[in-house]
Amino acid sequence: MQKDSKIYIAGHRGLVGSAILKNLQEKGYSNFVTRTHKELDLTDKNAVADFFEEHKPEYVFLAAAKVGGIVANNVYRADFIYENLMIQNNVIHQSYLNGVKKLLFLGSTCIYPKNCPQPMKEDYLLTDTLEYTNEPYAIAKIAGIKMCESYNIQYDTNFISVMPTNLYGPNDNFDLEKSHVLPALIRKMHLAKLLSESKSDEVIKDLGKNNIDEANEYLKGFGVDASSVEIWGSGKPMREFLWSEDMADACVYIMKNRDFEDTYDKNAKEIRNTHINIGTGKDISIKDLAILIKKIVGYSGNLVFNSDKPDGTMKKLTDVSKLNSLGWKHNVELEKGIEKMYNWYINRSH
Ligand SMILES: NC(=O)C1=CN([C@@H]2O[C@H](COP(=O)(O)OP(=O)(O)OC[C@H]3O[C@@H](n4cnc5c(N)ncnc54)[C@H](OP(=O)(O)O)[C@@H]3O)[C@@H](O)[C@H]2O)C=CC1
Ligand SMILES: C[C@H]1O[C@H](OP(=O)(O)OP(=O)(O)OC[C@H]2O[C@@H](n3cnc4c(=O)[nH]c(N)nc43)[C@H](O)[C@@H]2O)[C@@H](O)[C@@H](O)C1=O
Repeated sequence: MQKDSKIYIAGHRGLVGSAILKNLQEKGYSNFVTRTHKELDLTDKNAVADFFEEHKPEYVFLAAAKVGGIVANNVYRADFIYENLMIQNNVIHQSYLNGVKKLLFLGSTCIYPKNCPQPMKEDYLLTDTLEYTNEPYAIAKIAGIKMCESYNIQYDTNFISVMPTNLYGPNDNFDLEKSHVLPALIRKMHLAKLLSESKSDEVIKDLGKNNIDEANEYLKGFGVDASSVEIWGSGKPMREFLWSEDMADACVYIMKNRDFEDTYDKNAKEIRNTHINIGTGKDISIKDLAILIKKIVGYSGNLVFNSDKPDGTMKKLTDVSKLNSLGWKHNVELEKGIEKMYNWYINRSH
């Protein structure tokens, strides 16, 4: 990838896409093609075909997807499978038709079985049943891996799939219903702290409500008040978290330095499981995560566990030995990352 190569970042305003764009800009790349969802709906086959025909990108980062936390995945099951399959089918197929030199597809570690041996190696894909809450999303992601692999084998393309663990960072989704755990807990504890300090104006502004009664009513629905914050599930599930800017760095590293042929054993009879896990190789329980966020936010109330909400997979720790052997390792540790994220959240423009 040259400094003036034409690079398309699909999903450039999202958590990962925005971090990839920033990482590339910092490294001196300047020839980008970007489109918001409103400007180009990637589920629209004809619009995507026209876009590739007109712009002919050389490199593609596929970071656009329908994304959400455990409840969003479980509730909007049809949207998660349909939109993700459509987006990736269109972008991967048009990348092939238009001679894209290299494409990076972003999947997720939820592709692995619910009760997968730990840590999860790339070879454990399709060895058992998936976790129910995100099965439709995971099946779309598995299709994306197989699509990249199959195009490479049949058409000699250079499409690489990376499977990140749970990510967090600037431009994350903080919606209390649809977000992932880390941004949700930061926001819930921040708002509870503001309530306990009687900073009603700041609570109203954060939530975009008309008055404090409306804000309190809304927060009640999420188990948040001045003295307590609800944590979904039992607090026992283990999760691994990677700072989004580390994730972006891994994506750029692989795009620059690695090819499809680096992702599998040349002596193997069958080419499969060519995707690469991206993570830290370290995990933490949701309860301990909540305690850590509580300390960083400076919230002093109670944590209340709601077992009516799903736990999801109990453990999904990535084996990152393939990634490490390809020459990349994470940089930002969890506590530092949460501090950076909280700082970003309180200083963001509304
Ligand atoms: N966040 C996480 O914890 C994890 C994420 N991943 C994967 O990483 C990738 C990036 O996720 P993340 O950055 O968190 O997601 P975000 O929700 O932050 O961003 C998604 C991006 O996709 C774009 N997009 C969504 N639907 C369409 C569409 N139909 N047409 C065009 N653009 C669309 C959005 O555009 P716009 O901004 O214009 O609305 C947005 O920029 C995804 O593949 C996801 O599955 C994997 C594991 C964990
Ligand atoms: C990245 C990954 O993200 C999703 O899977 P997940 O890891 O289960 O995602 P999550 O971050 O939403 O939850 C992690 C854990 O945390 C608990 N939890 C506590 N309190 C809150 C809370 O307030 N919000 C949320 N969202 N979770 C909470 C929650 O009950 C669960 O036990 C996939 O669907 C799929 O999208 C995917 O690939």
